[in-house]
Amino acid sequence: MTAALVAEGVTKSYGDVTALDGVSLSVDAGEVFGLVGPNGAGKTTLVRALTGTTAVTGEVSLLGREPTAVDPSRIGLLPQSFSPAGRLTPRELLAQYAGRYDAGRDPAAVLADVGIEGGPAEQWYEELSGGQKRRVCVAIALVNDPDVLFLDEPTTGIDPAGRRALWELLEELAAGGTTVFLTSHSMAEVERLSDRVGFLTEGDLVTVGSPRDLVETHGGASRLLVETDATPAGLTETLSHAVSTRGDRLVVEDVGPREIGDVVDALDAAGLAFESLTWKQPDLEDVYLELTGDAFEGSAAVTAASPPATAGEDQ
Ligand SMILES: Nc1ncnc2c1ncn2[C@@H]1O[C@H](COP(=O)(O)OP(=O)(O)OP(=O)(O)O)[C@@H](O)[C@H]1O
Repeated sequence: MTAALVAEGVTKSYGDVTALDGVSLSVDAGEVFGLVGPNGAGKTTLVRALTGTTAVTGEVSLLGREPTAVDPSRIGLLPQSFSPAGRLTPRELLAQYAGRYDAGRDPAAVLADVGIEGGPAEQWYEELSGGQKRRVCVAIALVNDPDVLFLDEPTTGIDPAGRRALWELLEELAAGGTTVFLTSHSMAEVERLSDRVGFLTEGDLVTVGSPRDLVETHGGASRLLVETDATPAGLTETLSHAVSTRGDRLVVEDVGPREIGDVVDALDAAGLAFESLTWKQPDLEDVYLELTGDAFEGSAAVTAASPPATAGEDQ
């Protein structure tokens, strides 16, 4: 598989702040790579490094060349902060951006792809809603039908239906061979779209893997979340699972689907009144919380009970 993107030992500092600390990664042509990490982790800086829009130390190769030497018509970039001219309509903006390329796409078709049609396509950009503006920005990044598409938090502000429509559009592009480098704070988005996900914390790419492998390795076991105002005193005698608190919820750890009834019985036996129960299989959000060290923030172990009687079942 040919690499579309390669970074080796990429480092970037702003004064005393090390935004990137020797990041190395390779993204295959046609791959969708999701980059996640806390605010200030260095995600935008890495996008800028990979697109040649900020100077870094280390090596960066985009489509086999230095980023600044790549034909711009092959690259699509949606920066995190992007404000096109406010007093142009989406249709005019798209025509303007398409005009920069020999073979730009039909502006109306690209706008339709991101759900901007009819009235909003003819309104000044500055008069659009936040989500509509973001859709137009995505369209601008797509207008040259790029081989490699960088999307820095593309769906921020876009409503749930629009977000799903955009996911489908990105899936179509990926199926057609477009390489996508995506940053997002939505773990659902990253989990759904990405072939591989990289976790960046404090400028350090700590882990890279497929969502499935990451969840298996770092996601922990299935758990039961119990919404309750009551204190969990007394559970120790009745429950053979570890219990912790997370915010205003109790977390009963390592509960397989066939154990849920037993746990509920144990909660009843302990006289614990609860508002709701949610059984949760581990997902990328759990991986995120684990890898960024936030998994147990605000939580405390309540019991360290003996292992569940049916440990290993249904995990
Ligand atoms: N132009 C700049 N001048 C000074 N410091 C900067 C600049 N750009 C970024 N930084 C710093 O570099 C670090 C990484 O910032 P970056 O924007 O890459 O993080 P991020 O992971 O994209 O964050 P977020 O999730 O909030 O968008 C931060 O500490 C930030 O303050």
